[in-house]
Order: sequence, then C-alpha cells, then structure tokens
Amino acid sequence: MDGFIARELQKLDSDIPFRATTDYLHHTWAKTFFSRPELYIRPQSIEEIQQVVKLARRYRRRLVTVGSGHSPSDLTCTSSWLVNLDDFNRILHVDPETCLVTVQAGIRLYQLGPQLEEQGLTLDNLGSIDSQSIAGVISTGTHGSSLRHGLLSECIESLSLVLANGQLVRCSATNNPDLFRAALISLGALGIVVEVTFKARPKFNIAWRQERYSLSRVLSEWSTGLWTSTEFVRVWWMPYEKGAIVWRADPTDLPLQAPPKNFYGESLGYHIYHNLLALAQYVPRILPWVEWFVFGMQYGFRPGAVVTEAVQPSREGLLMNCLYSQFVNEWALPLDKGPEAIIRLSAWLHGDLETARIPFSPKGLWVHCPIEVRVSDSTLSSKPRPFLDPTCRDGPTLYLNATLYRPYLRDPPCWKRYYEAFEWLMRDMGARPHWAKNFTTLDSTELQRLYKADMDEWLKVRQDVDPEGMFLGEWHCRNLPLTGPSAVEADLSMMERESGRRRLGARDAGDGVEWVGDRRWQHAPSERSSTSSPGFPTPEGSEDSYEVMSKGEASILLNGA
Ligand SMILES: Cc1cc2nc3c(=O)[nH]c(=O)nc-3n(C[C@H](O)[C@H](O)[C@H](O)COP(=O)(O)OP(=O)(O)OC[C@H]3O[C@@H](n4cnc5c(N)ncnc54)[C@H](O)[C@@H]3O)c2cc1C
Ligand SMILES: O=C1O[C@H](CO)C(O)=C1O
Repeated sequence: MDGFIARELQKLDSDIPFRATTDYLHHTWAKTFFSRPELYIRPQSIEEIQQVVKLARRYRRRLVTVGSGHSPSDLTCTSSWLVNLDDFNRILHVDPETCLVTVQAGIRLYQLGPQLEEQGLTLDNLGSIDSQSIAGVISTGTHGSSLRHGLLSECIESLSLVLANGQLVRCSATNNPDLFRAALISLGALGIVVEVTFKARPKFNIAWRQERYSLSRVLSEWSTGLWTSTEFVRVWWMPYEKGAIVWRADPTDLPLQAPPKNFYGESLGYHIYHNLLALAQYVPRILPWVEWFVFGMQYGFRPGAVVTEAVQPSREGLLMNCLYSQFVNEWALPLDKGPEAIIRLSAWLHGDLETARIPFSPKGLWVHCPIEVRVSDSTLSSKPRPFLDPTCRDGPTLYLNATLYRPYLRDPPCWKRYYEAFEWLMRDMGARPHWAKNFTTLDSTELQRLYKADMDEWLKVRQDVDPEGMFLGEWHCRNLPLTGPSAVEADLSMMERESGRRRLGARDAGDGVEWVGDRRWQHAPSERSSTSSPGFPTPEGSEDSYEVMSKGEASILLNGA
C-alpha cells in the first residue's frame, strides 16, 4: 500500500477504531472478477463509517462498498478502499404492530430471515438466493418471480446513507424523496447505505409444486393463468428439449413437508453435472444431450411424468440451487412480448434464422440450460420507484436470464457470441438489462437512451451528494453518462479508472480476471494542491513500501480497540 497513507493512518489520533487490513483479495461470488484493494475496511458503527469517508476524502481514495459480492460484474472491483458491512449487521428495531423493521445495512438475508421469523415476520418475496446483504439487494434492483410483487426493494420505507461529505442522511418517500428514489437503485454510487427500514409480512409457509411442461404449453398458457394462478411462479426453459420446468407456489396452512431428494442436489449428481459441463467445454455439441440427461434425471423425462411438491417456510422454499460459477445476463421486458422473444431465441438456437431475425450466426454454438423466465409487476405499488428501475413502467415485466455456467471456473467457449445475439434480441424487444449482471454490448449512451429523464434525475442527485466521484469507478464510467451532454458539470476527480486487467493465473481462479485500478490520482491533500490529477506521480518510495500491519493478519485495528 501507499507508504504515505500507511504513515498517515498510523498517526490517526481518534477514539474511533479504523478496522482495516491490507493484502485482501476481493472476488465476486462467481470468481468472474478479482481485485486487490489497498485497504479492506470492516466498520462496526456509523461513527466508524463516517470516519472512513472522512479519511477517504482527505487522502483522495475512492470508496467501494461490497455486500456479499454476488454481483458478477466488475461493479465492486477496486484497487482503492473496499468497505464491507458484514460486522454492521444487527436488527435494530421491530414493531410487531406495523411490521416495520429497521436493520443495519450489512445484514445478509440468511441472517435476517431466521431472526424475523422469531418475531413472526418474514420478507414479502425473495430472489433465488439469500446470501446477499440487504443493501446489496436494494442497490442493483434484485427481484424474485411474482406478478403480485415488484422489486424486493418495494418493501423499503426509508434508508440512511453516509454521503461523501461524511453526513448521515435519512430519506424516504416524504423526506428527501429524490435521494430516496436514487438510493433505491444506487449502484453503490451515492454513498454508504447504513440503515434500512422496511415493511415485513407475517411469516408464511408456501406449498410449491413443480412439473415439466412442453414449451408449446408454456406459450399457450402464457396469457391464461401461467403467471397469475399462484402468487409465485418461475419457469426454467430447456432450449434444446423445447420444454420447461414450471414451479409454482402459494401461501398455505398445510403442515411442513420436506422436498424430496433430487439428482443434482446430491453430491453424485452435482459432480456428474459439473463434469458433463466441463466436458462440453471441449465438445460443446453434447450440450443438448446433457440437457436431456440432467434435466430428465432431475425433473423427469416426459412432461407430467414427475410432479414434485413440498411445503416450506417461504424464506427457504422460494430459494433455488444455483449450482456452479456462472455468467448471468438478464433483461427486463414487457411480459406480453415474452412469447415472441422466446420463439425467436428458440428458433435462433435451433438454426432457424428466418424466424429468429437475429443477425448473428448460431453455427457451432451450444448453450446451457436453463434460461430463466421470471416475472414481476412494479406498477401495483404506490410507493416511489427507483429512478433506475429496469422494470416496465406501465405493466407487468418479464425477465429472461441467459445463464452460462463456468465449470471449474472456466469460461464457456461460445459466451461472447451468445450474449451478443441475446442482447441484440433483448434490445429489439425493448428490454433493459438487470444492473448487477454480465451484459456486454451496452454503453452509457444507450443506457441513457433506455432511461432518458430518469437517468438525468439520478445523475443530478448523484452529483449533488458526491460531486467529486468518491463512489464512482470504471463500471459507472462505462455504463452511465456521467460526463455526457445530459450530465451536470462534473469534476469527478476522485473517480477510479481502470488501468488494466490480467488473468489471475492462480489455480483456484480459473478464467477469473483481476481488475486493476489506476492509483495515480491518489495522493495527499497537500500534494494535490500543487499538482492536478490525474497523472500525479506516486510519492517517492511509497509504492507498496510500507505495510500498516503484517501480511495475512485478519483484523488488526489501525487505531482504537
Ligand atoms: C447465485 C446468484 C443468484 C442470484 N439471484 C438473483 C435473483 O434471483 N434475482 C435478482 O434480481 N438478482 C439475483 N442475483 C443478483 C444479486 O441479487 C445482486 O447482485 C445483489 O446486488 C447482490 O447483493 P450483494 O450483497 O452481494 O451486493 P454486491 O454484489 O456486493 O454489491 C452490489 C452493489 O451494491 C452496492 N452496495 C452493497 N452494499 C452497499 C451499501 N451498504 N451501501 C451502498 N452500496 C452498497 C455495491 O457497491 C454494488 O454497487 C443473484 C446473484 C447470484 C450470484
Ligand atoms: O443471477 C442469478 O443467478 C441465478 C441463476 O443461477 C439467478 O436466479 C439469478 O438471478
């Protein structure tokens, strides 16, 4: 780490602990991206968080907050300071009358769920997993699959953030409403969310049932009950089988009934599937057979042959087994465009280019299963919507998620062409990408076009609360029109740019990429005043010459207890 900073931090004269370590290797859950932050900081109080922001400001360090790192893009990568709120994760208040719950923002959903249950409460809805932090769920617009719900953040009543000036601000529909709408999908670019108040729901069990359908049945029931006959529904499309697994669930009073064992939920099936995917890296044309075999073993080989049922607490039953490292590329489009999108993508994967009308060749390209098909409806709630909400403004939303596994962390051979074609179709369908995921062909101009005035509003709020770009990095620069014609005049001298990427090369990193930030802009205030950034040289002898703590030590405090 920068020796100047190390010496400065050693001199800190404050009663407030600064809990930082060096030598931390950050990676996304899927190990798609890695980065080495200069400091990894785990504060335990709001005062500590405010001090981190104050110091970052003084020493011109970009700040990134990471939850559980489940966003598979480089959104949370930094060579600067990485803040994590895993130690700021308590439930602060529960009001059983109003079901209003206030939590510290680092709490993970799997920690929240059982504690809420003790109070007779639960969350309205969940996505496929419960590993995320509540702030992470909010910040990228996580959703589940239900036409009776919008984004998971729909239940949020108010938020508190520590802004770039160190100030703690609360926002809600009535108090700082623009900040609230911006913070509901903030992409980490507004400040550090520290507390969240949300409305929970009385706890409930769900009875779920899943069975295999033909794709033609899915399409024929699309508008006649497929999505509306139960509160929760999700569909896993098997593109080569022209089939799907339809999973439905409703709240129930029935007694709990554990789900039966299944093929890839057990160790043997899990490893067989993984190794078949690994083999398909070399012989991709076996993927239709893998789909037939694995999904046959898992869900039955014929439509209607096997029906699986269970009754579980909603916080368990709504989740799914996400298996292996993966790329995910998910877009939100109007629900009524679903059949056309599926028919065209299916045609493309089967080589029928006339029906597909997608100007890319599918020759030699084989993909993984399932393509996730899910829904939400954000128009039912009267609450303010996030400015950057990708769901439809005037009706129900369909999500199509083109998942590609990375067996043993190796990228599948066809992924770039598949995603080019998939994204081309999604744009043709008027879709917008899920912010957290691996979209590849969009840039800031196009995202500006997809959000128009809402993007302008978001940028305006962002600029007001973080005028120098302390919370911005290359991901934001690439995807948001920060300096485009609609952006407010911006200095953004603290924004961290990417200086390069390299293969990590380690055995357990597979094809994961190390993201490296440009540190040249980082320097002390006195030095900054004499030289303009970027391009300021590193103070002499400072590069990695001095360590605040010994290598590998987990949580030495630079200051305080
Ligand atoms: C296996 C898997 C399953 C998934 N299932 C679904 C699903 O069903 N539906 C869906 O919509 N998405 C899904 N996702 C995506 C996931 O929900 C999002 O990526 C979510 O943002 C991850 O939360 P996190 O805590 O890991 O946040 P991170 O990925 O660590 O961070 C995400 C963003 O939140 C910001 N952030 C985090 N904490 C704070 C804070 N305290 N203050 C300010 N900003 C903050 C970060 O800076 C970053 O911009 C899935 C991802 C995986 C890997
Ligand atoms: O990002 C996601 O990963 C899983 C699919 O494996 C899921 O449902 C997402 O959303």
